[in-house]
Amino acid sequence: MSVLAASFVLVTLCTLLYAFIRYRLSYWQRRKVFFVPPSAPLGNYGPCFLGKKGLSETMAGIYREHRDERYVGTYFLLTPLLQLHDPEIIRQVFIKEFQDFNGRGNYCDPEADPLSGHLFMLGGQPWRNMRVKLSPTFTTGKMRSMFNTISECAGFLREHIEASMKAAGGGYEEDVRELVARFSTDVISSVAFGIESNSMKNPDSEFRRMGQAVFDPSLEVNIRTLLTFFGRDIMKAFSIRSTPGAIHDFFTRIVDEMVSYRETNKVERADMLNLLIKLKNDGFVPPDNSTDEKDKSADATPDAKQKLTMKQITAQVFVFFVAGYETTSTTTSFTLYELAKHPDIQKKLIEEVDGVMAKHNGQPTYDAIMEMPYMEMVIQETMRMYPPVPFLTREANVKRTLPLTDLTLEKGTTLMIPVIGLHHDPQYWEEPDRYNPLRFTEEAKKARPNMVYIPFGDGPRICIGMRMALVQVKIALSTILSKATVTLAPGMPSTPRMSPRTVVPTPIDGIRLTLTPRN
Ligand code: HEM
Repeated sequence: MSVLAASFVLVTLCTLLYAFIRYRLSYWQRRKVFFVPPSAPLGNYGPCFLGKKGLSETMAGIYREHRDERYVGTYFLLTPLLQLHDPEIIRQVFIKEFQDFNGRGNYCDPEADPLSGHLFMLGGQPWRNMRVKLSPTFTTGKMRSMFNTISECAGFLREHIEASMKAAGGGYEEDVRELVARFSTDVISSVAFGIESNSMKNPDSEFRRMGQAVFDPSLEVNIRTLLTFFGRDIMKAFSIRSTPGAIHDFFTRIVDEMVSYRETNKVERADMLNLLIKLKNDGFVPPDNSTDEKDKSADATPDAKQKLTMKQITAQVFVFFVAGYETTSTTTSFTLYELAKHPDIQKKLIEEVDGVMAKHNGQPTYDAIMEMPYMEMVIQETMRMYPPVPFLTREANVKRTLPLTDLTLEKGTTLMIPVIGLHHDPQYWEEPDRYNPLRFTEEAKKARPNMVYIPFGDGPRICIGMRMALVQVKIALSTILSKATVTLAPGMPSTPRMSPRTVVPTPIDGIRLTLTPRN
C-alpha cells in the first residue's frame, strides 16, 4: 500500500473513531436530559480512571453543583450514567418499582469468572434465588449464635491493647485503622470460614495480606474496581477477571480445604460456612426462632431450591469477606478518629459503655451492646460523614420511564445514587461537615425525608450483613473504650486526606491515635 493510501486509511479510521466517540458522548443531549459536559474519550470520570481524583469526590462535586436537578446525565468512559438527586425518585427505584431495577449494572460472569458470581454482583433471577437462600444466614438468631466467635476476637483486641499499654508504661500511639482492620479480619475469617486468622497477633497473616491485596490503593486495583462497576463490556471483551489470579486461587483453595475437612470429620460450627455447606447439601437453611426471620424457602421458585455448587459457595464466602471487612473497619476507625477530636462525645459514650457493661458483669455480651442507644447514634453519624459505600447503582432491567418523570430509560441504563452527596447536603443536614450524633435522635430521624441517609442502601437489596456489621463495630468500640481514651497522635491531620484510588474512603495517612489507659 502506498504511503498516501495508508495515510488515507488512517485518517478515515481516526475520523470514524472520533465520530463514534462524539456520538456516544452526545447520548444525554440527544435525549434532552440535563448533562455535565464530558471530556472525550474518558467522560466525566477521567481523573478517577487515572487515579488522580476519587470517584466519590467527583460524584459528590457533580451533586453539589447540580443539586437542584432531579437527575443529571454523566458518562463513565463512553457509558451513560444517570445520577439521581431527587430522594423520592430514589425511593421509587429502590423500593416501589424495584422489580424493574433489581440489578446493579455491574460486571458479573459466573461461568468465566466464578468468584464474580456473588450476591453483590448478581442481578435478576439469579440474584433473587441467592438472596432467598442467604437471608437466613444473617438473622438475629444466627447473629446471637455467632456472637461468641466475635467476642473471642474482641478478647484478642483487648489483650493487644493491654499489652501495648503495659509495654509503653502508659499511653502509646497506634494506627487504629490498621488495628481495627486486623480485628475485622479475625472476625470475618472466623465467622465466614471458621479459621482463626490470628491477624491481631500476626499482622502479616495470610488473611490480612489477602484483605490488603483486595483493597490495595494501587492504580491497577482502582481501574479493575471501576471497570467491575461501570465497564462490564470492556471486562468481557478483554476477559479481565474481577479479582487477580492470586486472590481467586487463595479463596478457592481455602474453601475447598475447609469444606472437605468439615465433611470428612463431620464438624459442625456456628458460622457462615456451616450454613453454606447446608445450602450445598440440602438447598436451604432451616429457620431459627428469631422473630425477624420467615421461612423464605417456602416462597422460593424451584430454581431457588436448587443446591449450591462449590463455586457458588466460594463466591459467597468471598463477598462476605470483602463486604464485611473493609466497611466495618472503616466505620470503627473513623468513629475513633471523630471521638479523638470530640472529647465531650467520647466522654458521653464511655459513660454509656461503662454503665451498660456494669449491668452485664463487665462483659460486652450481645444484650449489653444492643442496649447502647448513644453508641448507635455515634455510629450512624460516622456512616453519614464517611459512608463506607459512597455510591450505589441500579440498572433498568426493562425499557420504561424513570419513576415520577416522563423520561424513557432504555433497558440496561445504569442509575447512579450519590450516597455521599445526599449525606452532606446542607438542605437535609445543618452544618454537614460537623460531627454531631444528635442528628440521630428518634425525633430528628422522623423529621428528615426518606432516602437522604442510606449507608446500608435500602429496599430488597439492602445490605444483608447490616446486623452483623453493627454488632462488630459496637463490640470493637466497647472493647477499646473500656480500656483507653483516644486523642489524635502528634502530626495527625484534623481533616483526613483521602486516597483518590479507592472506592471505600481510605485516609492516606492512616488514623494515628494515642491510646491512654483509663483509670
Ligand atoms: C458498616 C459496615 C457495612 C456497610 C456500611 C455496608 C453497606 C452495604 C451497602 C450500601 C450495600 C448495597 C445495598 C444496596 O444496594 O441497596 C451492601 C450490600 C451487601 N453487603 Fe454490606 N455493608 C457493611 C457490612 C457488611 C457485612 C459485615 C457483610 C457480610 C458479612 C456485608 C455483606 C453484604 C452483601 C453480601 C451485600 C450484597 C446484598 C445484595 O446485593 O443483595 N456487608 N452493603
